[in-house]
Amino acid sequence: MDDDLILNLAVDDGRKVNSKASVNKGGRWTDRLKAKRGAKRKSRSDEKTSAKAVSNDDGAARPSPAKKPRRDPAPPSKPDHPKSQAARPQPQFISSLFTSNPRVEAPVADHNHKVPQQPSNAPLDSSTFAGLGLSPLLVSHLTTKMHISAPTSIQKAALPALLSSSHSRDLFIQAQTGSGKTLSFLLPIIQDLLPLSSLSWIDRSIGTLAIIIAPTRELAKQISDVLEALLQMRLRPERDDEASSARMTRWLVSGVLTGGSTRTHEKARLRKGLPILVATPGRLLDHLQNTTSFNVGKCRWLVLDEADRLMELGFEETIRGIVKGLDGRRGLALQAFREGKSLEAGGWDWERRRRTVLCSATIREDVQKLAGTTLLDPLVVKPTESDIPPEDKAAVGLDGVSSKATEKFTPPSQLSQKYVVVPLKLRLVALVALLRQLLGQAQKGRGCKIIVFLSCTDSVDFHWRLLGDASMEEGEESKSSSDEESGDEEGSERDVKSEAKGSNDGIASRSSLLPDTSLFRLHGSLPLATRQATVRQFSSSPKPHSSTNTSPSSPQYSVLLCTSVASRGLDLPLVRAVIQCDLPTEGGATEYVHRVGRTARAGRGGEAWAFVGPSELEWVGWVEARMRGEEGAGEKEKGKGGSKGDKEGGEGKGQMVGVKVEEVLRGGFGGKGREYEQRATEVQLVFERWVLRKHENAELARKAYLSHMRAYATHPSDEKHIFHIRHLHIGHLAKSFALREAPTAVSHKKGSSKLSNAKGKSRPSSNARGNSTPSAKVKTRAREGKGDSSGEDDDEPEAERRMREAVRAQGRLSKKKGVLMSSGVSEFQVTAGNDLDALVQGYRL
Ligand SMILES: Nc1ncnc2c1ncn2[C@@H]1O[C@H](COP(=O)(O)OP(=O)(O)OP(=O)(O)O)[C@@H](O)[C@H]1O
Repeated sequence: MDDDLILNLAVDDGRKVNSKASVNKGGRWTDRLKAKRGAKRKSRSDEKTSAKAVSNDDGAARPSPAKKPRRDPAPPSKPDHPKSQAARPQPQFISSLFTSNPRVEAPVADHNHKVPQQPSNAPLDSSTFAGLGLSPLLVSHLTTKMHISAPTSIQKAALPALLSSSHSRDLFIQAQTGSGKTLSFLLPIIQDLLPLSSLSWIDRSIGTLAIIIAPTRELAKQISDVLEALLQMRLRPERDDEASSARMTRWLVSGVLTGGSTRTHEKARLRKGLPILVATPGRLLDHLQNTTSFNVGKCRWLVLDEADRLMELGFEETIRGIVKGLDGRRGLALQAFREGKSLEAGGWDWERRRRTVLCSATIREDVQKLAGTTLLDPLVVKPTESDIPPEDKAAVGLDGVSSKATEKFTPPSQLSQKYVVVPLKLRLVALVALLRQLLGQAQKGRGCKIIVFLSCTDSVDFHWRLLGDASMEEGEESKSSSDEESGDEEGSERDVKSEAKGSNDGIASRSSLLPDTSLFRLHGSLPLATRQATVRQFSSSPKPHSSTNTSPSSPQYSVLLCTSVASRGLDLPLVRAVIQCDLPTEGGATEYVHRVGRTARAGRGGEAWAFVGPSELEWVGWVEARMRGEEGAGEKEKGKGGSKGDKEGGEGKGQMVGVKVEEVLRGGFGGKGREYEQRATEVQLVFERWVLRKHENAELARKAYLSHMRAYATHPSDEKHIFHIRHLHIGHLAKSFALREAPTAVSHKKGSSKLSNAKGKSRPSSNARGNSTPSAKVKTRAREGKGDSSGEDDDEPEAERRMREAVRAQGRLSKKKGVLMSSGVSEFQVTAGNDLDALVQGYRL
């Protein structure tokens, strides 16, 4: 553990502390915590008193976690904080983090497990780009400018097929995440177009010769960046005679069409000519249908990148429309040529057909369907692990593969996959602990990036605000972007007091719990400019410290909190770990593998962590089996958290290793024995106080909690045996959103978020993309501070009332039938969750 980063949690400096020290505001929070413990040791009677009264603002020693729920008589509210008066909550129950958690079979640490040394997506020593037929110009530019010297396995398999001029079959490229698929199609396109530079009449007005379709704007931008990097190279022949000295890519202008700028602006660029175009499907179809100056009749290449994602996002029809539009325009151009109306000086090979390349990480049924409608007699190219002759390199007809295609989709073999069974109450502190542990292990000066996946946009917003704003400095909040946005005058004062936590531009914030770290967030509800700035800043940061650069304003580490919007295709450099705090609600094992694929790219190492709820343990065996491509995966895995049998010989085949939650907490909070419990409790209390401090904070927490429930309810039916809302202990879940209220109290709260609209017809608000649909956006009441308490009951949405009734009814049911759920033990456990599920989803009972 890096003590500097981990705040010396485990170090006992033996300093004498007294009760005065316990209220000392200076120093590190862990020191103060130790001081408190010292004070406790000194006076047993004081300790007992303080243990009974868990005061939030007296700075007194925090007792060890109690066995019973405690009543907090004095929730924090600073007299100088007018807003806190409005948000002053009723007396709250504070339940201990470490009691009443369900007993689950803890994962057995497998210390013999070793992650394979040989990465599956690394550049191959045994092969060269030149040997695959890449032009010496491109080889030399790749090596000298992009520092890419050897092909990856998929490049080795795809390049010969795509570079060959003897045949022009369409291609289906299937490969692991981070294996270099982008260069697999960009290099052949450039190599194909370069010789056109010798045509005397060539310039960008030739129109669009290659189109690459990407499912999202971020991906389109990313592909365009790689393309730009290739085209900016000095692509000149070695001979330095006059005829060949022109820069060969001068006319090869690339552009992006994603709807980011106005149609008029895009039309103007298309009129000038964009020989290589990267686009999102909707905007491309729009221009094909409406922009007459879009000269695409000579298009030679069409690439569909991330085809599985294109299908998931419902672009099938759009792509059909694009193919039809391209065919139509080609027909018109050919007709014009035959009628002598074409202005080209000649030399164009009209006989040559357009080649289509489809890239996907999986060969799922819907992807095969897309392949069936867009590809003609395709080759399926997959990477090969061993060096076998090119003719045998898994290049087979699509039919040969499709009939046996399973959902097998493996993460890179060098990826270390871990899971932790986290009791719901501990989720928040376990996340903080794991982040601290991973950041603490990062090598100094080398930076470290971590991606955390959460279930929905509201949860991302909540965690981002909470971590950026809550501070271990008692009574203080770090200056966060929320301060800046709300014009909170106290923000600047706090910024001076506290060493730093502040945020800069609304894109990144800082947390006192995660020193030297920038916190980012990404989800589909953020404005495009914010999303782009976030991806840019997260990619470019952290800037490793040099001896001259030790400014606290340039953090070394970065954490990105996001929804599934960041799971596909994004190539964010040097991501050390991916944490799935919430498992994917859509896309199953495939989505899991895409998410973990944000790390361990191009042969680098990486860690993937999954938080598994006590009632979700079966998921481990389920996802492992699917990663192995086993038919009927799941059934035989019931009740397993990854069997021993799986682990033996399962290296690199989607095997996950269990880690105990206690290890995570100890690793993050340090201390001897079970000291981590006290520290975790302290952190949890700080979060809970933050929620109580302002109405906006409480509102964020409730919204996140409710949206999380809705997102959870969207798990598909074939996963319901693992992820069912009835398995959730909703009181414990509330705790993981730093809420002290029981769920029914949440729905009672004035100004609280609602589970569904008044008619009870809203659909789940968050899908796996993490985008809240407008119809299901959590509705809030904005009556706080106006003294309007009238009509609370009249106003109460029916669905909410029904939910309370359902909870009560199921409570009665539970008593009657004596049914006990696997995940819960106390008063808010819902035993037969169909009704609640229906409510959460907005259906009538
Ligand atoms: N031959 C190579 N040698 C070293 N690095 C490479 C090579 N080819 C690609 N890379 C790098 O590997 C990373 C991943 O490449 P790319 O984004 O194309 O992967 P991908 O297969 O499309 O992954 P995903 O399916 O997750 O989108 C990029 O940073 C890229 O620069």
